[in-house]
Amino acid sequence: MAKLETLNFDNLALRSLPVDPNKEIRPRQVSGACFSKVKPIPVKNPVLVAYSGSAMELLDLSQEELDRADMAEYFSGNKLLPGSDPAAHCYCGHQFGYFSGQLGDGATMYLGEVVNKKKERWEIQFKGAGLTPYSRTADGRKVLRSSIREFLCSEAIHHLGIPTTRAGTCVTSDSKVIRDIFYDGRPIEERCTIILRIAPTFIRFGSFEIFKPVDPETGRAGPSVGNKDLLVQLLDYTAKTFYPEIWSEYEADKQKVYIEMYKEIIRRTARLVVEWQAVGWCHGVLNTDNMSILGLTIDYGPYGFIDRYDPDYICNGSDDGGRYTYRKQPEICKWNCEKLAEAIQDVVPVSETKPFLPLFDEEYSKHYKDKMRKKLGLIKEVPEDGELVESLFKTMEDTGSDFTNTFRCLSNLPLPNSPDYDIKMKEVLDYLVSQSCTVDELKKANASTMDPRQLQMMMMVIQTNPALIPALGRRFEAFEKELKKMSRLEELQDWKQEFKSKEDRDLWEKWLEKYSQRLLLETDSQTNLQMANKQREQIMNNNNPRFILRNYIAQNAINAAEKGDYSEVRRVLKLLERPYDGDLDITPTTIATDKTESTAATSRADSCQIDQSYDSKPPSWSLDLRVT
Ligand SMILES: Nc1ncnc2c1ncn2[C@@H]1O[C@H](COP(=O)(O)OP(=O)(O)OP(=O)(O)O)[C@@H](O)[C@H]1O
Repeated sequence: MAKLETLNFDNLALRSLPVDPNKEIRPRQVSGACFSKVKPIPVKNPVLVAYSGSAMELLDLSQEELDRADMAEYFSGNKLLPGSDPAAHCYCGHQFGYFSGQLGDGATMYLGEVVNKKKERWEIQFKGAGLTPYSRTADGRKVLRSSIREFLCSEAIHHLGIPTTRAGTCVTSDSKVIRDIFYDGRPIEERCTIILRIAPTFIRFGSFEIFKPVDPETGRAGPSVGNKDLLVQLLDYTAKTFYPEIWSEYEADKQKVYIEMYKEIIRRTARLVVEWQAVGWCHGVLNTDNMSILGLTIDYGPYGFIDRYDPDYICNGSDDGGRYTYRKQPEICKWNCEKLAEAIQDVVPVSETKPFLPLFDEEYSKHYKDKMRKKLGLIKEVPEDGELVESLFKTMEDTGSDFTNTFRCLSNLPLPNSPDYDIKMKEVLDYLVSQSCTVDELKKANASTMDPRQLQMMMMVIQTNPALIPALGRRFEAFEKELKKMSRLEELQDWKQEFKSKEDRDLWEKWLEKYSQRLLLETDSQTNLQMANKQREQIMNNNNPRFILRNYIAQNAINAAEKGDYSEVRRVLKLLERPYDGDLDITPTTIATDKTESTAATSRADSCQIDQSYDSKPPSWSLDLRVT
């Protein structure tokens, strides 16, 4: 096992790719280089909020090492890990559909690559350690709440079995920054916090966009446009290091290497989105600078797990146009793959890469069907399964059901003809109806979020001068959404809860009947029902998490941490490490109660058992989360 002083660093990326000769930290364009050397800026009184043992194990660090008193010194950047060589990476990006030019690691920095005893290479990175040449007008710092959100969710996504960058440590400090003001105008001071991220590499689609020619819409170009040699260098490094099988098979024909690598990136990206869709997770900022070249989930900002199922769910408060809704994630990721092809066109013409874009849909569809069958416990393949899945989502949407609990509860249903089938069917139906959204909750969810003056102004524009609509762009889309919500709210005014519950029951009954018919196809006269039920339950429970990082759970942990109590962060992390364990209790006593935030936060703070209060419906459908 390694010690903090003897981590086995081997900084291949810095040796292989050009480093900016200019040592200045001031914001500037960096041309002809992939990295700029930087230094973490020390913070006052660093303290460890939490670490992820399983992530730190990747670096060969033992428990004993992780309990050292000076951990926070090393993982705040106050003390430099021997062998590390901090540098910020230069990249560009399409943000919300438009090319932004140079972005780069403005708040993150590469520390180096640790090769562990299994010979795995792990890049480690700080997020929030201070200024770099890419910080533009910002300060390179991150605060406690956004760091806890990233720390917890990186690990949550990993333990769900979804490819992701990892989070090793979260260290906060007495150094302060201001991100917001109180209503009376006083500044809100927040603690500078640093997380350690771990991944094979943090190279993104945006890393290749430094070669992008002038964008006709924004007039911006990548800082290394036209530098074909550097593009080849970056492509070769990426292929050789991260796609070694492709590299060794086609090395003699470089064009072939690049095309095969591009195809594999498309396939990995498509599979990644399926995994997100399958657990109801929204990324929130699917810009090209947040798309990993390895198909990993990267950058946990305003992400969200869906509670009440809504395909148009937007988790990012600044996404007025709804570009990154749950429903749109696949098409946006495909669009991002297209942008990657455009970025490398100086070396691989678009005419040679674009024909492979349909691979995205093929891979997506194949993997999605496979995943959904597992989630529903369907072992045989039947063409109508697609329709069964669609009708489930429609029922979830119409009843306003909780994404996670709906899927998890279905494993309680045994195969038809099992002795307890009728009893279980009734339990599942009752559960599904009781966890569907209430009329009051729907009203709350459809309440206006738009400033009334802006709403009035939009109304006027549309009535008096419709020709202006195209110029309003994203603002008009937001306005249209608001109108939809307003008309839904009107519909809901006279809706009685008894009526909704009855309608929900009808809808669920209909779907469950369809599901039962389909389950019949899983059995024949030879089937050992007991064994088949066991297998079905196992497959379903391994694919439908019981415990996910709902916004309010993260928020509880943040609230406690902001008061100096880190125990809830640590407890939630433990729960997230085993998201598929335990039984979802669907008996009426546990489902009727809608637990409040405080009961959820204070109960059994040191236990690693899944807290029943976290099984129930979340107390709030939408929390207003500020993320910086
Ligand atoms: N506090 C900050 N100081 C300086 N630059 C920042 C800060 N926050 C974000 N940026 C920069 O703004 C751009 C977009 O931010 P985004 O939130 O996508 O990245 P990030 O979360 O900081 O990093 P990553 O994508 O690596 O997780 C990036 O270039 C990022 O480095």
